[in-house]
Amino acid sequence: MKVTVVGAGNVGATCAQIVAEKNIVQEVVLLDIKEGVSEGKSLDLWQTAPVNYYDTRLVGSTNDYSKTADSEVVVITSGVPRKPGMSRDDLISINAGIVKSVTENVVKYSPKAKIIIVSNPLDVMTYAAFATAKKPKNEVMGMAGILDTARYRAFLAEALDVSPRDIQALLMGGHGDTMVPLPRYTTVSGIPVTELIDKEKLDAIVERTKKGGGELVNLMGTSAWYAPGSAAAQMVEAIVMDQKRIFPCCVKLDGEYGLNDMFVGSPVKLGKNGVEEILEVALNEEEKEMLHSSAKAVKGVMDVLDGMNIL
Ligand SMILES: NC(=O)c1ccc[n+]([C@@H]2O[C@H](COP(=O)([O-])OP(=O)(O)OC[C@H]3O[C@@H](n4cnc5c(N)ncnc54)[C@H](O)[C@@H]3O)[C@@H](O)[C@H]2O)c1
Ligand SMILES: O=C(O)C[C@H](O)C(=O)O
Repeated sequence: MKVTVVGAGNVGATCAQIVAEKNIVQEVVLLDIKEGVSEGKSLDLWQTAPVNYYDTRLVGSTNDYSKTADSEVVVITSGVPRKPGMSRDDLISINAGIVKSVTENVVKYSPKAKIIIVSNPLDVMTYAAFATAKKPKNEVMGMAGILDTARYRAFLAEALDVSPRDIQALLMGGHGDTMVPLPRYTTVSGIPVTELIDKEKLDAIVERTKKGGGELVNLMGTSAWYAPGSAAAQMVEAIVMDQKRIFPCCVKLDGEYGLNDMFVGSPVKLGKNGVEEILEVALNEEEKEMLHSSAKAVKGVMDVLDGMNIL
Protein backbone atom coordinates (compact mmCIF):
# COMPACT_ATOMS: atom_id res chain seq x y z
CA MET A 1 0.00 0.00 0.00
CA LYS A 2 1.22 3.50 -0.88
CA VAL A 3 0.64 6.88 0.76
CA THR A 4 1.66 10.16 -0.88
CA VAL A 5 2.40 13.43 0.87
CA VAL A 6 2.45 16.47 -1.41
CA GLY A 7 4.60 19.31 -0.08
CA ALA A 8 7.90 18.28 1.50
CA GLY A 9 8.06 21.29 3.78
CA ASN A 10 7.69 21.38 7.54
CA VAL A 11 4.28 19.70 7.84
CA GLY A 12 4.65 17.34 4.87
CA ALA A 13 8.04 15.97 5.88
CA THR A 14 6.87 15.49 9.48
CA CYS A 15 3.74 13.69 8.31
CA ALA A 16 5.80 11.43 6.00
CA GLN A 17 8.17 10.63 8.86
CA ILE A 18 5.40 9.69 11.27
CA VAL A 19 3.49 7.61 8.72
CA ALA A 20 6.74 5.78 7.86
CA GLU A 21 7.55 5.14 11.52
CA LYS A 22 4.09 3.68 12.11
CA ASN A 23 5.10 0.86 9.73
CA ILE A 24 1.58 0.58 8.33
CA VAL A 25 2.22 0.95 4.56
CA GLN A 26 4.89 -0.31 2.16
CA GLU A 27 5.74 3.07 0.65
CA VAL A 28 5.50 6.78 1.39
CA VAL A 29 6.05 9.11 -1.57
CA LEU A 30 7.03 12.67 -0.75
CA LEU A 31 6.50 15.12 -3.63
CA ASP A 32 7.46 18.78 -3.89
CA ILE A 33 7.85 21.33 -6.64
CA LYS A 34 11.30 22.40 -5.42
CA GLU A 35 14.01 20.47 -7.24
CA GLY A 36 15.69 17.80 -5.12
CA VAL A 37 14.09 18.69 -1.78
CA SER A 38 11.72 15.73 -1.59
CA GLU A 39 14.41 13.32 -2.81
CA GLY A 40 16.81 14.65 -0.18
CA LYS A 41 14.29 14.50 2.66
CA SER A 42 13.12 11.02 1.64
CA LEU A 43 16.70 9.76 1.58
CA ASP A 44 17.42 11.32 4.96
CA LEU A 45 14.23 9.80 6.40
CA TRP A 46 14.97 6.37 4.90
CA GLN A 47 18.30 6.47 6.70
CA THR A 48 16.38 6.69 10.00
CA ALA A 49 14.76 3.29 9.28
CA PRO A 50 17.66 1.20 10.61
CA VAL A 51 17.75 3.34 13.75
CA ASN A 52 14.02 3.64 14.35
CA TYR A 53 13.16 0.10 13.16
CA TYR A 54 10.67 0.37 10.35
CA ASP A 55 10.42 -1.03 6.83
CA THR A 56 8.39 1.64 5.04
CA ARG A 57 10.21 2.65 1.85
CA LEU A 58 10.49 6.42 1.25
CA VAL A 59 10.50 7.83 -2.29
CA GLY A 60 11.10 11.45 -3.24
CA SER A 61 9.70 13.11 -6.33
CA THR A 62 10.23 16.53 -7.85
CA ASN A 63 6.78 17.13 -9.31
CA ASP A 64 6.63 13.73 -11.04
CA TYR A 65 3.15 12.47 -10.17
CA SER A 66 3.64 9.14 -11.93
CA LYS A 67 5.55 8.08 -8.80
CA THR A 68 2.42 8.70 -6.73
CA ALA A 69 0.25 6.42 -8.89
CA ASP A 70 -2.34 4.29 -7.11
CA SER A 71 -1.87 5.84 -3.70
CA GLU A 72 -4.43 4.76 -1.11
CA VAL A 73 -4.26 8.10 0.68
CA VAL A 74 -2.81 11.45 -0.42
CA VAL A 75 -2.08 14.22 2.07
CA ILE A 76 -1.85 17.70 0.51
CA THR A 77 0.32 20.13 2.49
CA SER A 78 1.63 22.20 -0.43
CA GLY A 79 1.26 25.94 -0.11
CA VAL A 80 2.57 28.86 1.87
CA PRO A 81 2.31 29.11 5.65
CA ARG A 82 1.40 32.36 7.39
CA LYS A 83 3.80 34.78 9.06
CA PRO A 84 3.18 36.86 12.20
CA GLY A 85 0.45 39.44 11.62
CA MET A 86 -1.34 37.33 9.00
CA SER A 87 -4.53 35.30 9.29
CA ARG A 88 -4.89 31.90 7.65
CA ASP A 89 -7.42 33.46 5.27
CA ASP A 90 -4.72 35.78 3.89
CA LEU A 91 -3.13 32.70 2.24
CA ILE A 92 -6.03 32.05 -0.09
CA SER A 93 -4.73 33.99 -3.09
CA ILE A 94 -1.59 31.83 -3.32
CA ASN A 95 -2.77 28.51 -1.92
CA ALA A 96 -6.02 28.14 -3.88
CA GLY A 97 -4.17 27.82 -7.20
CA ILE A 98 -1.61 25.44 -5.68
CA VAL A 99 -4.28 23.17 -4.13
CA LYS A 100 -6.25 23.12 -7.38
CA SER A 101 -3.32 22.13 -9.61
CA VAL A 102 -1.99 19.60 -7.10
CA THR A 103 -5.45 18.00 -6.74
CA GLU A 104 -5.78 17.68 -10.53
CA ASN A 105 -2.50 15.78 -10.68
CA VAL A 106 -3.34 13.65 -7.66
CA VAL A 107 -6.67 12.41 -9.07
CA LYS A 108 -5.13 11.82 -12.49
CA TYR A 109 -2.73 9.26 -11.04
CA SER A 110 -4.68 8.02 -8.00
CA PRO A 111 -8.38 8.25 -8.89
CA LYS A 112 -9.38 6.15 -5.89
CA ALA A 113 -7.26 7.91 -3.27
CA LYS A 114 -8.71 9.33 -0.11
CA ILE A 115 -7.50 12.94 -0.05
CA ILE A 116 -6.61 14.76 3.18
CA ILE A 117 -6.09 18.52 2.85
CA VAL A 118 -3.79 20.37 5.25
CA SER A 119 -3.10 23.61 3.34
CA ASN A 120 -4.72 26.78 4.68
CA PRO A 121 -7.24 28.32 4.84
CA LEU A 122 -8.17 24.74 5.65
CA ASP A 123 -11.95 24.53 5.27
CA VAL A 124 -12.00 26.45 2.01
CA MET A 125 -8.98 24.62 0.58
CA THR A 126 -10.80 21.34 1.31
CA TYR A 127 -13.83 22.68 -0.53
CA ALA A 128 -11.53 23.70 -3.43
CA ALA A 129 -9.99 20.22 -3.57
CA PHE A 130 -13.45 18.60 -3.51
CA ALA A 131 -14.70 20.83 -6.33
CA THR A 132 -11.56 20.06 -8.36
CA ALA A 133 -11.37 16.33 -7.67
CA LYS A 134 -15.02 15.62 -8.52
CA LYS A 135 -14.90 12.65 -6.18
CA PRO A 136 -17.48 11.37 -3.70
CA LYS A 137 -17.58 13.56 -0.62
CA ASN A 138 -16.44 10.77 1.72
CA GLU A 139 -13.08 10.70 -0.11
CA VAL A 140 -12.09 14.35 0.42
CA MET A 141 -11.55 15.75 3.91
CA GLY A 142 -9.46 18.26 5.80
CA MET A 143 -7.21 17.97 8.85
CA ALA A 144 -7.81 20.50 11.60
CA GLY A 145 -9.94 19.08 14.41
CA ILE A 146 -7.38 16.52 15.59
CA LEU A 147 -4.79 19.29 15.83
CA ASP A 148 -7.11 21.77 17.52
CA THR A 149 -8.36 19.20 20.06
CA ALA A 150 -4.76 18.09 20.65
CA ARG A 151 -3.90 21.66 21.64
CA TYR A 152 -6.97 21.87 23.87
CA ARG A 153 -6.14 18.49 25.46
CA ALA A 154 -2.50 19.43 25.98
CA PHE A 155 -3.46 22.70 27.71
CA LEU A 156 -5.95 20.84 29.91
CA ALA A 157 -3.44 18.12 30.79
CA GLU A 158 -1.01 20.80 31.93
CA ALA A 159 -3.62 22.67 33.98
CA LEU A 160 -4.94 19.50 35.64
CA ASP A 161 -1.53 17.81 35.94
CA VAL A 162 -2.84 14.62 34.32
CA SER A 163 -1.79 12.53 31.33
CA PRO A 164 -2.86 14.04 28.00
CA ARG A 165 -3.88 10.51 27.00
CA ASP A 166 -6.75 10.59 29.48
CA ILE A 167 -8.35 13.72 28.05
CA GLN A 168 -11.08 13.18 25.47
CA ALA A 169 -12.50 16.21 23.77
CA LEU A 170 -14.62 17.42 20.90
CA LEU A 171 -14.29 20.61 18.90
CA MET A 172 -16.30 21.73 15.88
CA GLY A 173 -16.49 24.50 13.30
CA GLY A 174 -13.97 26.10 11.00
CA HIS A 175 -10.20 26.02 11.51
CA GLY A 176 -9.92 29.65 12.50
CA ASP A 177 -10.20 31.76 15.61
CA THR A 178 -13.97 31.09 15.58
CA MET A 179 -13.51 27.33 16.12
CA VAL A 180 -15.77 25.85 18.79
CA PRO A 181 -14.18 23.74 21.55
CA LEU A 182 -16.97 21.94 23.44
CA PRO A 183 -16.39 21.66 27.23
CA ARG A 184 -19.71 19.76 27.54
CA TYR A 185 -18.11 17.01 25.45
CA THR A 186 -14.76 17.06 27.26
CA THR A 187 -13.93 14.40 29.84
CA VAL A 188 -10.96 13.16 31.82
CA SER A 189 -11.27 9.38 31.72
CA GLY A 190 -15.03 9.75 31.67
CA ILE A 191 -15.24 12.49 34.32
CA PRO A 192 -16.77 15.69 32.94
CA VAL A 193 -13.97 18.27 32.80
CA THR A 194 -16.29 20.87 34.33
CA GLU A 195 -16.10 18.91 37.61
CA LEU A 196 -12.33 19.16 37.70
CA ILE A 197 -11.52 22.74 36.72
CA ASP A 198 -13.13 26.08 37.53
CA LYS A 199 -14.97 27.98 34.80
CA GLU A 200 -12.50 30.84 34.62
CA LYS A 201 -9.53 28.53 33.96
CA LEU A 202 -11.52 26.46 31.45
CA ASP A 203 -12.63 29.59 29.58
CA ALA A 204 -9.01 30.75 29.37
CA ILE A 205 -7.95 27.37 27.94
CA VAL A 206 -10.76 27.50 25.37
CA GLU A 207 -9.62 30.97 24.29
CA ARG A 208 -5.96 29.88 24.11
CA THR A 209 -6.98 26.87 21.97
CA LYS A 210 -8.84 29.06 19.49
CA LYS A 211 -5.71 31.14 18.97
CA GLY A 212 -3.33 28.19 19.32
CA GLY A 213 -2.02 28.39 15.76
CA GLY A 214 -1.30 32.11 16.05
CA GLU A 215 0.56 31.63 19.35
CA LEU A 216 3.02 29.36 17.55
CA VAL A 217 3.31 31.63 14.50
CA ASN A 218 4.28 34.49 16.81
CA LEU A 219 6.90 32.35 18.54
CA MET A 220 8.47 30.82 15.42
CA GLY A 221 7.83 33.29 12.59
CA THR A 222 6.11 30.49 10.65
CA SER A 223 3.38 28.04 11.53
CA ALA A 224 3.53 24.78 13.48
CA TRP A 225 4.46 21.38 12.05
CA TYR A 226 5.05 18.67 14.68
CA ALA A 227 1.47 18.48 15.92
CA PRO A 228 -0.05 19.16 12.46
CA GLY A 229 2.12 16.45 10.84
CA SER A 230 1.22 14.01 13.63
CA ALA A 231 -2.48 14.80 13.32
CA ALA A 232 -2.51 14.21 9.56
CA ALA A 233 -0.61 10.93 10.07
CA GLN A 234 -3.26 9.82 12.57
CA MET A 235 -5.93 10.32 9.90
CA VAL A 236 -3.84 8.32 7.40
CA GLU A 237 -3.52 5.50 9.92
CA ALA A 238 -7.25 5.42 10.64
CA ILE A 239 -7.95 5.04 6.92
CA VAL A 240 -5.27 2.56 5.88
CA MET A 241 -5.86 0.39 8.97
CA ASP A 242 -9.66 0.74 8.67
CA GLN A 243 -9.78 1.70 12.34
CA LYS A 244 -13.24 3.32 12.40
CA ARG A 245 -11.86 6.03 14.69
CA ILE A 246 -14.02 8.96 15.74
CA PHE A 247 -12.25 12.25 15.11
CA PRO A 248 -13.24 15.82 14.42
CA CYS A 249 -12.41 16.41 10.73
CA CYS A 250 -13.32 18.96 8.11
CA VAL A 251 -16.03 17.34 5.97
CA LYS A 252 -18.80 18.28 3.60
CA LEU A 253 -22.03 18.93 5.46
CA ASP A 254 -25.31 18.56 3.60
CA GLY A 255 -27.92 19.43 6.18
CA GLU A 256 -26.15 18.11 9.29
CA TYR A 257 -26.20 20.73 12.05
CA GLY A 258 -28.37 22.87 9.77
CA LEU A 259 -25.37 23.57 7.50
CA ASN A 260 -25.40 22.96 3.78
CA ASP A 261 -22.96 22.51 0.93
CA MET A 262 -19.87 23.54 2.84
CA PHE A 263 -16.82 21.98 4.47
CA VAL A 264 -16.50 22.51 8.20
CA GLY A 265 -15.30 20.57 11.25
CA SER A 266 -17.58 17.86 12.65
CA PRO A 267 -17.10 14.52 14.45
CA VAL A 268 -16.82 11.69 11.92
CA LYS A 269 -15.93 8.03 11.66
CA LEU A 270 -12.75 7.39 9.66
CA GLY A 271 -12.14 4.02 8.05
CA LYS A 272 -11.06 2.44 4.76
CA ASN A 273 -13.74 4.35 2.83
CA GLY A 274 -12.59 7.67 4.22
CA VAL A 275 -15.38 9.53 6.00
CA GLU A 276 -17.74 6.63 6.76
CA GLU A 277 -20.20 8.55 8.92
CA ILE A 278 -20.87 12.07 10.11
CA LEU A 279 -21.94 12.02 13.75
CA GLU A 280 -24.59 14.53 14.72
CA VAL A 281 -24.30 15.25 18.43
CA ALA A 282 -26.84 17.32 20.35
CA LEU A 283 -25.80 20.94 20.74
CA ASN A 284 -27.45 23.47 23.05
CA GLU A 285 -28.53 26.88 21.75
CA GLU A 286 -25.26 28.59 22.68
CA GLU A 287 -23.13 25.87 21.03
CA LYS A 288 -25.32 25.93 17.90
CA GLU A 289 -24.95 29.68 17.67
CA MET A 290 -21.15 29.44 17.97
CA LEU A 291 -21.02 26.72 15.31
CA HIS A 292 -23.16 28.75 12.93
CA SER A 293 -21.09 31.87 13.45
CA SER A 294 -17.92 29.85 12.75
CA ALA A 295 -19.56 28.43 9.60
CA LYS A 296 -20.47 31.98 8.56
CA ALA A 297 -16.80 32.96 8.77
CA VAL A 298 -15.92 29.98 6.54
CA LYS A 299 -18.66 30.99 4.06
CA GLY A 300 -17.11 34.45 3.83
CA VAL A 301 -13.80 32.91 2.71
CA MET A 302 -15.66 30.58 0.30
CA ASP A 303 -17.12 33.71 -1.29
CA VAL A 304 -13.61 35.09 -1.76
CA LEU A 305 -12.61 31.84 -3.47
CA ASP A 306 -15.69 31.92 -5.70
CA GLY A 307 -14.76 35.50 -6.63
CA MET A 308 -11.35 34.31 -7.77
CA ASN A 309 -13.03 32.26 -10.53
CA ILE A 310 -10.42 29.54 -10.56
CA LEU A 311 -12.56 26.46 -9.86
N1 LIG B 1 -4.65 22.31 8.65
C1 LIG B 1 -3.82 22.64 9.62
O1 LIG B 1 -4.13 22.45 10.79
C2 LIG B 1 -2.45 23.16 9.29
C3 LIG B 1 -1.41 23.09 10.23
C4 LIG B 1 -0.15 23.57 9.88
C5 LIG B 1 0.06 24.13 8.61
N2 LIG B 1 -0.96 24.19 7.74
C6 LIG B 1 -0.78 24.73 6.40
O2 LIG B 1 -0.03 23.77 5.65
C7 LIG B 1 0.68 24.44 4.60
C8 LIG B 1 2.13 24.01 4.63
O3 LIG B 1 2.78 24.46 5.80
P1 LIG B 1 4.33 24.19 6.02
O4 LIG B 1 4.69 24.76 7.32
O5 LIG B 1 4.64 22.76 5.72
O6 LIG B 1 4.96 25.09 4.85
P2 LIG B 1 6.37 24.91 4.13
O7 LIG B 1 6.66 26.17 3.43
O8 LIG B 1 7.37 24.39 5.10
O9 LIG B 1 6.10 23.76 3.06
C9 LIG B 1 5.25 23.90 1.97
C10 LIG B 1 5.85 23.15 0.81
O10 LIG B 1 4.91 23.17 -0.27
C11 LIG B 1 5.69 23.16 -1.45
N3 LIG B 1 4.90 23.56 -2.62
C12 LIG B 1 4.46 24.79 -2.96
N4 LIG B 1 3.78 24.73 -4.12
C13 LIG B 1 3.77 23.44 -4.50
C14 LIG B 1 3.21 22.74 -5.61
N5 LIG B 1 2.51 23.36 -6.56
N6 LIG B 1 3.42 21.41 -5.69
C15 LIG B 1 4.11 20.75 -4.75
N7 LIG B 1 4.67 21.36 -3.67
C16 LIG B 1 4.50 22.69 -3.57
C17 LIG B 1 6.81 24.13 -1.16
O11 LIG B 1 7.90 23.98 -2.06
C18 LIG B 1 7.15 23.75 0.28
O12 LIG B 1 8.19 22.79 0.35
C19 LIG B 1 0.44 25.93 4.84
O13 LIG B 1 -0.59 26.38 4.00
C20 LIG B 1 0.01 26.00 6.30
O14 LIG B 1 -0.77 27.12 6.58
C21 LIG B 1 -2.22 23.74 8.05
O1 LIG C 1 -1.83 28.62 12.37
C1 LIG C 1 -1.51 28.34 11.21
O2 LIG C 1 -1.39 29.21 10.34
C2 LIG C 1 -1.18 26.93 10.85
C3 LIG C 1 -2.18 25.93 11.31
O3 LIG C 1 -3.46 26.21 10.83
C4 LIG C 1 -2.18 25.76 12.80
O4 LIG C 1 -3.25 25.86 13.41
O5 LIG C 1 -1.09 25.50 13.35
